Amino acid sequence: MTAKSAFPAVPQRLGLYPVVDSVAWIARLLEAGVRTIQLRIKDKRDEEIEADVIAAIRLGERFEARLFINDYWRLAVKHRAYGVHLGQEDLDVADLDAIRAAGLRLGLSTHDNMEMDRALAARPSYIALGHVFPTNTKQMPSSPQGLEQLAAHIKVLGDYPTVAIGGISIDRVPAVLATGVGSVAVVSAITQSADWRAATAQLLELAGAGDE
Ligand SMILES: Cc1ncc(COP(=O)(O)OP(=O)(O)O)c(N)n1
Ligand SMILES: Cc1ncsc1CCOP(=O)(O)O
Ligand SMILES: [Mg+2]
Repeated sequence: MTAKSAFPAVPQRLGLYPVVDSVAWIARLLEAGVRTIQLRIKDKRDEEIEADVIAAIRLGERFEARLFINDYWRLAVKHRAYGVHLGQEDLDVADLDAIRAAGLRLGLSTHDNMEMDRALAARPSYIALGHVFPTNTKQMPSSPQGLEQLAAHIKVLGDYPTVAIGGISIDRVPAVLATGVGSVAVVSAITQSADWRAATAQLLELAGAGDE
């Protein structure tokens, strides 16, 4: 896949990509060396999370990290986040032109071929593919795509920046990376770990912090 993104580029390898629900997590993971990260707070009004979005963006800037805001694209644009992550339903309502005009990177979720085609038409900065394995973190309407399907999708996408998500535990990371995907996004592998520092260090060792 050689089509260039219509949004600012991200490195082809985003490396370890924790997806977390608080500024406290953003701060401790950036301190620990993470350089690609997402603030994912669900089901709040913009006014309720604006201060958190601002604080997360500031931290991202301070650590020269790639900080994506999930869902809340208006706040991300208003406060100039590094990027926004959107799902397929978000595509129905989000103003992609406004996100592009503000110079933000865009990541889009996909779960199958049809969604990949729809996402590619928007020419985002990266494509996320999931869920790879069963996950307890989010209720998913579809079945896990598994490693074979993930590898097939990565092959089609060629050098397009890609992110795998869903049920990725530390022991599964080598097999996920073997598909050629540029990044592994994780929630519970870090936030539900008995020792998040050790888990993060191990994940960084395996997946890296992403290309400069
Ligand atoms: C890196 C990454 N990939 C996928 C998702 C899921 O986004 P979405 O489908 O919009 O679902 P919600 O996260 O909004 O529940 C993600 N957040 N990050
Ligand atoms: C937000 C999201 N989107 C697809 S799977 C998922 C949750 C991933 O969480 P975990 O890494 O704990 O399986
Ligand atoms: Mg979403």
